[in-house]
Amino acid sequence: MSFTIAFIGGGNMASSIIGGLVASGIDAGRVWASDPFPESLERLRAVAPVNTTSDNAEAVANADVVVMAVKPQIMKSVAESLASAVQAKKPLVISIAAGIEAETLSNWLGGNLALVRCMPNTPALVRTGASGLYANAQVSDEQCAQAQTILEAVGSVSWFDNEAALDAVTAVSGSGPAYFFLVMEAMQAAGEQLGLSAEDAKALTLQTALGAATMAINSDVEPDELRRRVTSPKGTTEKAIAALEAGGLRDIFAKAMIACRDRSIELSRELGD
Ligand SMILES: NC(=O)C1=CN([C@@H]2O[C@H](COP(=O)(O)OP(=O)(O)OC[C@H]3O[C@@H](n4cnc5c(N)ncnc54)[C@H](O)[C@@H]3O)[C@@H](O)[C@H]2O)C=CC1
Ligand SMILES: O=C(O)[C@@H]1CCC=N1
Repeated sequence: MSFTIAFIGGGNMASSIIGGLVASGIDAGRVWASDPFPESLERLRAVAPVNTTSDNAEAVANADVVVMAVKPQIMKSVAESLASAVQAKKPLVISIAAGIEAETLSNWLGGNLALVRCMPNTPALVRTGASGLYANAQVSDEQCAQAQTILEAVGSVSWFDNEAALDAVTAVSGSGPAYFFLVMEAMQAAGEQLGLSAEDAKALTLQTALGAATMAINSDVEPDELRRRVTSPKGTTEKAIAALEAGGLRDIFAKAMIACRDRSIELSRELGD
């Protein structure tokens, strides 16, 4: 990576991306992170020896690419206070905030900026993230390549021409890790109810999740066919799947993900000008 990148906000998502970037071989000296809380910066330095500061403008002054990684609810005040530093430097801005539209953020930062709106996810930390990206009209080919380099170092990258698609990306992959973690929690608890130790139930659940995802990613056939191959007629899996279908699993997922997508849209309305 021949450019310098600054993260404004050094919380969970920033530290996942930073951890993945440094694990991919990117020089930590080219990464800056800014956060007002010393404990956040300490946690980040434990992940990777990046440059840290509590002064957002200092981080911007050092950067070719600025990643806005604060909570959506404080994005406006953070962006407005950074507008003069950003306008002086004109970096590529990448926003990872849920529900903040590219034009809204660009205006808060003083306007006329190259801005990529990105929805990453926390598995970036272990370089198996999934990011959806949208570029505004000011983003050059070289800047697209910079955004691609950063997010590709920590997982897969999908570009969208239509910014509204990022609300759906949020429902699928941005929030998605939480759904799988919940399934893991539920399977571990049920395994314990069946008499396994917590340790065995956890180890078997997590290895099964890893195995199933690895098979689905590497397979030429669709997940429904992989599921059928586990499900012997009149066997054990059939009973489990029937219980999950009778409980409305598909409908529950559809409802959950619609609620997630709608919250992303609602955030844009609530927080936009
Ligand atoms: N956590 C996740 O799985 C994902 C989060 N996101 C987005 O990433 C953004 C950050 O989310 P998280 O990392 O989960 O939140 P977080 O709360 O862990 O991190 C936010 C960080 O911003 C810092 N901060 C607060 N005021 C600040 C200021 N004035 N200047 C600079 N930093 C400041 C906080 O100290 C904190 O460390 C959000 O906009 C969220 O929508 C996007 C995809 C996934
Ligand atoms: O829950 C949230 O709002 C953030 C955005 C996607 C994942 N976490």
